[in-house]
Amino acid sequence: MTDIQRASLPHALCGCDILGAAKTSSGKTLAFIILVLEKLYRERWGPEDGVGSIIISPTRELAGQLFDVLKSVGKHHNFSAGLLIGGRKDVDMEKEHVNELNILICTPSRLLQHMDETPNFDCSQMQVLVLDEADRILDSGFKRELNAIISQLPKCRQTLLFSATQTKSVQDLARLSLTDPEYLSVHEESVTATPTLLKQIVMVVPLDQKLDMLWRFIKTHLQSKILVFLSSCKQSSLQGGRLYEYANNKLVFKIWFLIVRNKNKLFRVARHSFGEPSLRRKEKTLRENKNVKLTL
Ligand SMILES: Nc1ncnc2c1ncn2[C@@H]1O[C@H](COP(=O)(O)OP(=O)(O)OP(=O)(O)O)[C@@H](O)[C@H]1O
Repeated sequence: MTDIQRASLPHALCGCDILGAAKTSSGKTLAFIILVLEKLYRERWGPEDGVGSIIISPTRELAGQLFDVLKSVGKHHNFSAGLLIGGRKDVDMEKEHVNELNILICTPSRLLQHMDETPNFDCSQMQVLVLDEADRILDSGFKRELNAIISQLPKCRQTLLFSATQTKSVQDLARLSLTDPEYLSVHEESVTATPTLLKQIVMVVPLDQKLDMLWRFIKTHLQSKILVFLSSCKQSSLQGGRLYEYANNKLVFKIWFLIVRNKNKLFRVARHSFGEPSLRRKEKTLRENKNVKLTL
């Protein structure tokens, strides 16, 4: 077990509310997925019991990854689970079946859409609420959705919050009606929230030389896959296009751009095609790049 799993599972299995903080890639996902499965299993949750747990994730892509873990870890259980995220056209079919699902993994907006629109959508028996990347969900961007969601959930429930940074904001905790929560911060002494094996280098470069420097860096790391983070879509199109010209003119190698927008949306943009790609394409891009060596 990882540190966060060892620290959180005993408390969580006893029914405590948890505020868990641990570095990225420290095994938080498995910590709450195991708890959800175990809790519902102990309660002998069955198909007729409806929604037993809701796991909220700030983005569609992260929700999709959680769903994959749930499918893999929970394959020997009989629970039904659904991925409720925006960007899909089958919302009417979702509405027909959502009440039959035991575990929902969702983004805040899609969950709220079901709460508002799906006839007889019933979470009144829900046992466990999980907020993954809780710091982002508690952020003001999701305030309206989260308040509306919480107001429709049963007060008597177990609530688990997991993120890379700990929240102790009284306001946040009051909004979620946590009961005497356990604060678990397994990497409190760490200087950064990223894994120690991740090598991080900063280069301070005059503005007018930044693109040349990036280009030289790319050329000297041809064996690596490289993610380039830029501040906005506009910047991504501009600088990405310029780099693409460099690559094309010199015919050095094939280049694609992975552009992160709003810090949480990852998608690939081909030259001359800077429109928003479909969710399926974004998911495919993420899957394709899951296990490659990346240079950031
Ligand atoms: N107990 C374990 N033993 C071995 N590997 C594990 C264990 N728990 C999780 N892992 C693996 O560690 C990797 C990172 O786990 P996970 O994605 O759950 O981390 P995380 O803390 O949720 O990351 P993030 O902050 O990015 O959401 C995954 O590949 C997962 O399969």
